[in-house]
Amino acid sequence: MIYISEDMVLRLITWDKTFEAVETAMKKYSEKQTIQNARTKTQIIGKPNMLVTMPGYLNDAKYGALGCKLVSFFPGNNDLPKPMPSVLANIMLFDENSGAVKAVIGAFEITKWRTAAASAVATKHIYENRNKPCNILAILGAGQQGWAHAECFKYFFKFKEIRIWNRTPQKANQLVTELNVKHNTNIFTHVISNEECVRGADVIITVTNALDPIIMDDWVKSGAHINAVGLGRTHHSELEEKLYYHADVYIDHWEGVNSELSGLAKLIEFKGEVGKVIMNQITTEDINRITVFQSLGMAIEDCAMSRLVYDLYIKNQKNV
Ligand SMILES: NC(=O)C1=CN([C@@H]2O[C@H](COP(=O)(O)OP(=O)(O)OC[C@H]3O[C@@H](n4cnc5c(N)ncnc54)[C@H](O)[C@@H]3O)[C@@H](O)[C@H]2O)C=CC1
Ligand SMILES: O=C(O)C1=NCCCC1
Repeated sequence: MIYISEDMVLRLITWDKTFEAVETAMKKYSEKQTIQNARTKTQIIGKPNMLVTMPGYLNDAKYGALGCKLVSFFPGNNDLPKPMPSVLANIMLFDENSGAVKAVIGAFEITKWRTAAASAVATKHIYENRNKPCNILAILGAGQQGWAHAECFKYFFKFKEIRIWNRTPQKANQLVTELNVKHNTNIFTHVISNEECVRGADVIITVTNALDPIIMDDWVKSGAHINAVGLGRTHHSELEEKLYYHADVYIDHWEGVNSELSGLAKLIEFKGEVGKVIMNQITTEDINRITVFQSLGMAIEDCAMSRLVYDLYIKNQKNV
């Protein structure tokens, strides 16, 4: 059994490899080549903090894996005197033939990268491939996922302006400065209000722990695409409910919908899973219709990433 540290993971993965792994997982899901149980949540009494288990199996020559991610989701960490990330994780990768543990892999970075890549895959297939404009990107939330989505969307798309908003303005300002310096650009801008961030944006990403809506229906321009990623009171807390009534809402997996989006499922009919969009089986015809990718996060994305990381690690060791 080997341990692959967070530092090592960061040395091995790239945005292109992550995108391919996640896109494959989404497609394989719709081809029924995956097994994925709803995740379990063990919540600490009297607190929002919980331990989450995410087991999955993906059948694929390149990215196939049997694994289980253990995640602690401690939204209270944001409000500690010294704030900490709210999502921490490790993955156990198993041998498909013997059931033995092949590797334990640090998955803090994997969770950031694969979640941002899932939003990018959804945006490409639901939105960009229909020749829709990519001028202004709005990111609400400047935590770990805010950073990952900013980097990932800068890498895969050609936005002219990437606006970042955060509940605590200093955090957004710091991220914007850091990204502009790193990329020697001024496309990243810090906006003080969530309304200002969203109005006029072509693509919108929500990555906060907000318990109540941070996006109101009438702020969103017609035809815009939203990746709703954060988990607050529920997985659909970040958007005003009204918005869902006249949008086409795509999901990643039905097991997650049944257990974590049952409230929303009573109000709307989901359009279908992103894997089916990748395979051209479903689409949004009306160019003016708002589209939403309601991202829950899938265990099979973590399986694909753990196989990617494991194979790259072994290849690297052989070359040393
Ligand atoms: N769909 C998916 O696949 C995944 C979703 N997530 C979710 O994405 C969200 C962000 O995760 P991280 O960036 O890792 O967390 P983080 O702790 O690094 O950042 C959270 C951000 O939310 C903001 N925030 C907290 N409470 C808020 C409130 N009441 N109103 C507005 N903003 C608030 C904080 O200022 C912070 O910038 C979490 O809810 C997490 O559960 C995380 C991983 C995967
Ligand atoms: O998909 C994941 O990984 C997570 N999703 C929401 C909560 C934290 C981890």
